[in-house]
Amino acid sequence: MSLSQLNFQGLRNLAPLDMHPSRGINIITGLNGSGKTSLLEGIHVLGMGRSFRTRQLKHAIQSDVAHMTLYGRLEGEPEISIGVRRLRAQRELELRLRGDKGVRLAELVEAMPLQLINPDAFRLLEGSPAGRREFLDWGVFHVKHHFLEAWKRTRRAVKHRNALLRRGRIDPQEMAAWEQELALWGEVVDRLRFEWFSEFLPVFEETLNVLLPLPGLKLNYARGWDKQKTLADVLQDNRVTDQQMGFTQQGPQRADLRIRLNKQPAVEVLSRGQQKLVVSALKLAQGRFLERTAQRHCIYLIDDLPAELDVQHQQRFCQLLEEMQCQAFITSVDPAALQPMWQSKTLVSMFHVKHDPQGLGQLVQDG
Ligand SMILES: Nc1ncnc2c1ncn2[C@@H]1O[C@H](COP(=O)(O)OP(=O)(O)OP(=O)(O)O)[C@@H](O)[C@H]1O
Repeated sequence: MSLSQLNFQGLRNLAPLDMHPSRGINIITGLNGSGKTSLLEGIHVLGMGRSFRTRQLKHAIQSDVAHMTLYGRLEGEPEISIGVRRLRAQRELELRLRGDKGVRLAELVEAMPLQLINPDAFRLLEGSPAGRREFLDWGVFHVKHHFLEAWKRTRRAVKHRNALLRRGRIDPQEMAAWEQELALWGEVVDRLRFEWFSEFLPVFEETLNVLLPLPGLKLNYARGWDKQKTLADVLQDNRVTDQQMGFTQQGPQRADLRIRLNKQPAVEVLSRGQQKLVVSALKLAQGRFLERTAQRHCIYLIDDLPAELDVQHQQRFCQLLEEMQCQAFITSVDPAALQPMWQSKTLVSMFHVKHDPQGLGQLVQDG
């Protein structure tokens, strides 16, 4: 899976962009503020329907233009075209996949598996469980085909149960119906997550071992409710306290990945660089696992790779990326830093972003 063409218009400070990336490594250099991250952001919006920099996509639309239009072409038999448009005056994204309008976001995500590694990546360890759940569910979604449906039904049942909990008087029949739905689909979500996790874990351990051997590091899946009980029992037992709190305290909506080093939370004991390597191992392992189980390659967006990594660890990171033979877009302020990292057989294309006379960032291919 790789992008053979990108066309962006109206994205942040970038001049209209027409890029023909290589199937391998694409290095994008440029001065601070030139627009390198914006390019990655555009690919992210194309594949995920949202930015990694802002919750409000209107901020990514170039000042004083009316819309942002992003287009990408994915190589394959048949080739897949993806288009995303966001008008300043309109909240919704217009999506197109293979020329069809009215596609769902999940179809976009399915068509173009993406992983992002950026300077904020360590937040996966220290941030809220929601980020780790998103990481977990990305993996399950791409490999277990019933997952999306099960997760949607679970989410809907949680929403309805929470609404009932907040009502003064609960109708027992209505509550029982939503609890039954939640217990049924929540157990399915848990089973799929658990199966995925059990298969993913050795791939993560193998990846971490290459990047940064940390024998005491343990990754665990926590399903979000008492291990000894069924979800149906938990919902029934907790009904009174859930009502006092006004929400469902336990269930698959509270699942997490716990990362510990010698029984302590990894975030408390690892250096910033080590945290970044652990997160990189998690993200590289996602791609390796997807490749092994679904024979699909994911596209990596790597913003500012050298930050906080020493040369030896940068080399190991690049070696893993090369072995996966996936497409990657890597930004750096230093054109010389990433050049010596690759074997001669790897396809490497160099680009830089320079300011044009209008002060916009223009992408130029080097060599
Ligand atoms: N909506 C917008 N319209 C026009 N310009 C914008 C908009 N939003 C941000 N910018 C500008 O676009 C540039 C975006 O820079 P970007 O973060 O992509 O650069 P970068 O090359 O990754 O920089 P760094 O190396 O510092 O991380 C900044 O100069 C910023 O001021």
